[in-house]
Amino acid sequence: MTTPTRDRADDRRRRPVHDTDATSGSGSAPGPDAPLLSVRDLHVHFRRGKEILRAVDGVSFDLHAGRALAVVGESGSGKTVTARSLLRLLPRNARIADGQVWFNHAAGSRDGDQHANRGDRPGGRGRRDRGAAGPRDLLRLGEREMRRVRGRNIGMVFQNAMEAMNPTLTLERQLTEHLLWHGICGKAEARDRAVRALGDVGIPEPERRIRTYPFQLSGGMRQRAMIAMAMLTQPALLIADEPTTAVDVTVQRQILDLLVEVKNRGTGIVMITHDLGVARYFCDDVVVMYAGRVVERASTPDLLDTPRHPYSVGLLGSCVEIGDRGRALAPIQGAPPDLARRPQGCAFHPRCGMAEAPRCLTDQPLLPLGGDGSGGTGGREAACWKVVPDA
Ligand SMILES: Nc1ncnc2c1ncn2[C@@H]1O[C@H](COP(=O)(O)OP(=O)(O)OP(=O)(O)O)[C@@H](O)[C@H]1O
Repeated sequence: MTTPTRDRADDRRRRPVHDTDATSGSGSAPGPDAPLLSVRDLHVHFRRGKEILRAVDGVSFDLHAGRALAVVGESGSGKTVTARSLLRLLPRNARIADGQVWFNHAAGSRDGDQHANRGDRPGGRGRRDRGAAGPRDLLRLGEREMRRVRGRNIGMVFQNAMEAMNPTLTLERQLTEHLLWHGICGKAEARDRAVRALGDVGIPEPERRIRTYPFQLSGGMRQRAMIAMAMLTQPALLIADEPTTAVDVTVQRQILDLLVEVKNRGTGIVMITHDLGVARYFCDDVVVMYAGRVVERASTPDLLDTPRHPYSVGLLGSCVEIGDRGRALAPIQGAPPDLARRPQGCAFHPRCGMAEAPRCLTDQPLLPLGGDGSGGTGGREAACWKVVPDA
């Protein structure tokens, strides 16, 4: 168990917010053996009138190739804003104020330069894919380069396929254009690849279905089509934001099984979920977010069976998992803080039965900057002065 420490992030947090777009991060680049994804001290702000809403406030985690990381937490804890920051797909009123997002494409790449540009796409004709060159900080790429990474090296799957797909275009148009834009293959091959991709995700009669529009498919089928589109370029990293929330349990299981296959082929997956059952079934590691911060990182069994942060304990106590029949639910009392007026000390202290004055009320416990809770820093970590002891 790592004890909470004050570290360099603490000093950073006291610095004024920058007006530039995330250009202040000063951490050195990780080496070539770095994890597939290393998020370091990420800060994302929204402006609300004269106030700054700190939606993501110093988030750090690692993800290795072929592993899945669950990001869990109550509504409004910053899960989606964190995920979208990795792709720099944020609302206009959001600002990435600080941090680094190191993406080590080579750590998870199976496409690498095998999909090197064929000269038939509008984005970056004829150049080699520089994604395999080693860790790059996605927050510092030019927009043009970022567009190449997005959708090609990093796939996205959202809760609602309609959000990701164009309702006015057939699957054929969308899938083939995706391949062509990213220079994966030429026109002649694109249709075959697209049909194969639909078949791979279990869409029956893919030759026929490829001519349909997204609204002509069932919800489950649309989710599969979205996964097929996300996986067309064999991305090294997949970001999945509640991919099974809008479908029934049978389809949920099928989609999770599909994602297990994706993971087993070496893709790293960041999975945003409310559903601890999904995390248990699918994810290797978990980070728990509260009020824009990671409060606990651990392997999935450690986190779900013996949570250490009082907030994680409360979160688990208020959720139902399969096999929980008869267990009384114990919702966490109170509500998360207004992110523009975070309480001093531990943000969870007003709701925490273990909080003790003066420390929990005055000092913010922080996690070390790096780590995936399961290996990166050698163990599980909880940002709490009063971690729950072993049972
Ligand atoms: N467009 C926006 N404008 C202002 N504030 C926003 C906007 N989008 C998100 N926020 C703020 O950012 C915080 C984090 O939101 P986020 O969507 O990441 O939460 P979440 O943990 O994903 O919640 P949920 O599980 O409900 O999706 C929220 O508390 C919200 O107040």
